[in-house]
Parts: sequence; structure tokens; C-alpha cells
Amino acid sequence: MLRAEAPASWRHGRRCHAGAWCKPKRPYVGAAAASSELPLPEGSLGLPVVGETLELITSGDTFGTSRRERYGDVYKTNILGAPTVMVYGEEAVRAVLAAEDKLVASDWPQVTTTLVGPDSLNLLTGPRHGAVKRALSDAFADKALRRHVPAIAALVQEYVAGWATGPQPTPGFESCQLLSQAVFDRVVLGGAGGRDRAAQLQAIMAALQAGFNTPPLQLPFTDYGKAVAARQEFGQLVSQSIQRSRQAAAAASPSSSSGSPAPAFDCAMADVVAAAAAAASTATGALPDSLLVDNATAAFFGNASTGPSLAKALQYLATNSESDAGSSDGGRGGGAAMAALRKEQQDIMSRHGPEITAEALDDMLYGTAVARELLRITPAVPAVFRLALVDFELQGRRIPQGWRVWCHLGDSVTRYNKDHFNPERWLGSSNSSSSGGGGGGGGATAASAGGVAEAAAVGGCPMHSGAGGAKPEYSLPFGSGVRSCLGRNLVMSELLVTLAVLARGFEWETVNPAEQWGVVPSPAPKEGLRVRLRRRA
Ligand code: HEM
Repeated sequence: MLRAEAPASWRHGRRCHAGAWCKPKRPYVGAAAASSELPLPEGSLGLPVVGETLELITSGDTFGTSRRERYGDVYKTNILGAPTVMVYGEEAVRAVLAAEDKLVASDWPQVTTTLVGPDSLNLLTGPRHGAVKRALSDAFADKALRRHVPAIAALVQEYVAGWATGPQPTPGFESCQLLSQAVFDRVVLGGAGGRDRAAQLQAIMAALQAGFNTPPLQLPFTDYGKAVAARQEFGQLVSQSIQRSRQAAAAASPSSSSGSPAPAFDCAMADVVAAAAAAASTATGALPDSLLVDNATAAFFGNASTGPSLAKALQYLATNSESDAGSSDGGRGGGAAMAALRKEQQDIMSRHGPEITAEALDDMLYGTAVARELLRITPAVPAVFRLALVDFELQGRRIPQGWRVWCHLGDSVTRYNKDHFNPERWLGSSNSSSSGGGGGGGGATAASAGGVAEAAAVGGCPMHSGAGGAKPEYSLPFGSGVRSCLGRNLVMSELLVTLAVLARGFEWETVNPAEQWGVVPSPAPKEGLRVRLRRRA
């Protein structure tokens, strides 16, 4: 039986530094033979047919808060036409996600097959998923991405300078989306990251996202029909990138008769094409071009979360940011955080010179804390969705086969729009995901799988320890387990470069410092995040 138990040091209850007894929970997940005798999770299935869907729509982000307070970290509801179990808490979330393909499977709508691709990582399962992910992983590993840092820096500098010289206020959210598309074009597809291409990619993304939220009626004038056309357009861009990769590899090959230097086509797609060529003669087997296109589309979809994360830097680091006065949980607030970032950049420039390189990013300790905090707060991916493959047990409750399981990736999900920006919570924490001594914001380095265990190993109660007196939290922005994010290193590089560029040369205010973020259909600031941005004297 699969089980993920609490660390021995706190399994039986012990006094934590706050003086309270840490109550032992039943934090394990297992396909218990006797699970049919266990009670269902607490909570309500609501009205027949509609369940609690109307409450979800009308109460928005208080839906989760109130129920979590009432029922605890695992509760049942009935939303969007299906009985659903909500799961919160690092330990329970990690345990469920670790049971991928055994107790749960990822749960994507049918249209994913057409709009992303049948061979995309999202839809592959079991050993085939593992083999394809391994084949793609090197192209997105920290080692591979380091060489792209100067190119990312050049793009970020160009785009941010453009915001400063353009009409004010600038639409911060849209601008960050375009920037993230430009970086994707450059790093993944090998394009130049120009404005036209960024706009083209953003239009494709908007059409694809609309296709997910509409009936799958494929006609030229329906949203779904336009999404299918957008997917074809993106497929062509990827196919061009694959062709250029092959030409570059042929030109660089020692047997090439051209005698000319290797064409400069250095991108993740070229690495993927090389990995596919190598995989053909291994146990992984052939990776056909259609699979490469499907997975470039999966990466493109993943990248849709990067723009919103960059935009949060504009919101939370603005000089007039709401958290400017400092947060109640001991943080510095936006303006003070920016002052600390600027100081760090001065130190880094004195050591590494003015270029933004991978080595310069390595020294951004405070910047990394800011990036992790941006990923924690108003998360771009608040939850990931699974389907129970069998009846199984979670914290002493039965999760029935066929129910949906929503794994929430952080505490801040229940405090959306009401949270404190506090990078300090990450300083001194290990490279894992909880702010309270464990846990993994991931980053240029991958999230540790052992957040809770690490906290316990150093003697702290994972529920009550906290760096600098900050309230402990868990934050798994890139997920956990075999399906964790392929693009986490790209995201962290991009965030760090953007923080460096902004801190070195720019200052700005937000038009509405109290602007809130909506969650549906995807996380976005409600007024587009208008900012007045200029070069610093
Ligand atoms: C801030 C930006 C991003 C966030 C917060 C994010 C978050 C996530 C999360 C939570 C998952 C796990 C999904 C699950 O368990 O079902 C995931 C998966 C994935 N992400 Fe990201 N992501 C981001 C950016 C990116 C980028 C830039 C790429 C590609 C270059 C990418 C590619 C992928 C892929 C391909 C998967 C599927 C992995 C699999 O199923 O094995 N993501 N991402």
C-alpha cells in the first residue's frame, strides 16, 4: 500500500516553539482495502445537479476560505457538475500528487487533445509520460538555460525601455504578457522575440484559451473554431523551428561539406530535436515531429502563467504599492523590497560588471526571495486537477473513485487579494517549498520533494516554524511529483532578469495601488495593471 506518512519527529504530537501541542493528524494517503468503511470528507454536496457551483461563482475567493475554516484541509463539495474533493496543505497535496497514475490521474477537458495535442505531456500517462519528460527535460534544465540568460536580458531591457518611452500609463499586464511571449519565442522557438512575433503569439494564446472555455463547435466563426485554427498556426511556427534546428545541426556536423560556421540557432527546440534524434535508438523510442509539436504547445500553454507572474513584480514593487508601509507579518513591503533589490544589484554589478549573466543571477539571494514571493502571492496556477482512479484514503477519509480532486498549491489561495507581500519569509529557508522551513518555490534550482521532512529534520515543527517570525505557509507554484512544471527554470531566470533590469534602471507607480486580481477564466488584475514607469535618473 502506498503511503506518505508524517515525519517520525512529529507523528505522535510534540510541543512546538509556540508552546502548543502539535496535534497528530492522519496525513497519509493510501489505497486502503477498507477505505469503503471510512467516512467521506466533511462538507456539503449542495443542491441536486448544480451542487455548490452558484456559491462558487457568487462568493469567489471566499468560497475556499470559509469551507477550509469549517471543514479543514480536505473537504467535499460538488461544483461544475462533479463531486469534488478540495485538498489543501503541503503534505496532503504532495501525497496526492505523488500517487499519480496509481490513485489519481490528471484531469484535462476533452478539447485538450485537439488544442494542445494527444502526445503532450499533459495527456501522456505512466511510463510513456516519464520517458518523454526525461527526453525533454535537459532542454529546460538550469544548465541549458544558463546560456540563454544574456539573450533574455537583452529582450527584457529592450521591452522595459519601450514601456518607459511609450505613452503613460502603460498597460502593465498586457506588456508583461508580450514580454513573456517574446522570451518564449527567443528561448524556446529560436525566434528574434520581436514585437510582431510576441503579438502574434499572444493572439494565438488568447484564441486557444477562449477555445477551452466554449462549447467545442468547430466552425470558422466560433471561438472553438478559431482556437483550432490558432493551434494550427502555432504548429506551423514550431515546425519551422524544428526545420531550422535540423538545418543548423546538419551545418554544424563535421561531415557537412559547406565548410561554413554553424548557423546561430541556439534554442530549447534545437535541444529537443537533438534529444529526439538521440532517443530513437534508446528505450525511449522514436519521438515523432508531431510529438515535438504537441509538447512545444504544452510548453506554450505553461508559459501563459509567466506574464501574470512578471506583472505581479510591477504591482508589488511599485513605489506606491499598498504594502509599502510594511506588512503585519514582518515583511518589508513593496518600496522597501525594491530598495533592498537595488542595493543587491549594486553589489552584484560591483562584482560581475554591468552584464546580466547566469553568474549574476546566482548571486541574487534577495531577488530569489522576491521571485518566490511573487510566485506565492495570488498564484498564477492556484490548483491542479486530478481524478480519483480508485477509492482511496486521505487523512482518514474515503475519496471515492471517479471524484475530482483539486490540489491547492498554496495557503495564499484562500487569501487571494488579501495577502501580505513579504519576501523575507524566504530568506534563510531551504530550497524547498514552504516558507516555514521547507518547501519549494523551485526556481533556477528545482523544488525539493522533501519540504516537510526537511523542516522536521532540523527539529522544527513544519506547521509552526517560520523564517523571521513570518507566518509559515506552503507554496508549490510549480506543482509536485512527476507532473511538476517543465518550465520552472525558464520562469525563474526570466523573473530574476526582470527584477534585475527593473531594480537597476527604472521606477514606477501603479494607477490603482489597491487593484485586485480575478481568478476566472485565468488570474489577471481586474483593471489591467496600469503603471507610470520611467527611467531612474
Ligand atoms: C509562472 C509560470 C508557471 C507556473 C506557475 C507553472 C506552473 C505549473 C504547474 C503547477 C504545473 C503542474 C501541473 C499539474 O500537476 O497538473 C505545470 C506543468 C507544466 N508546465 Fe508549467 N508553469 C509555469 C510556466 C511554464 C513554462 C514557461 C513552461 C514551458 C516552457 C511550462 C511548461 C509546463 C509543462 C509542459 C507542464 C506539464 C508537465 C507534465 O505534465 O509533466 N510551464 N506548470
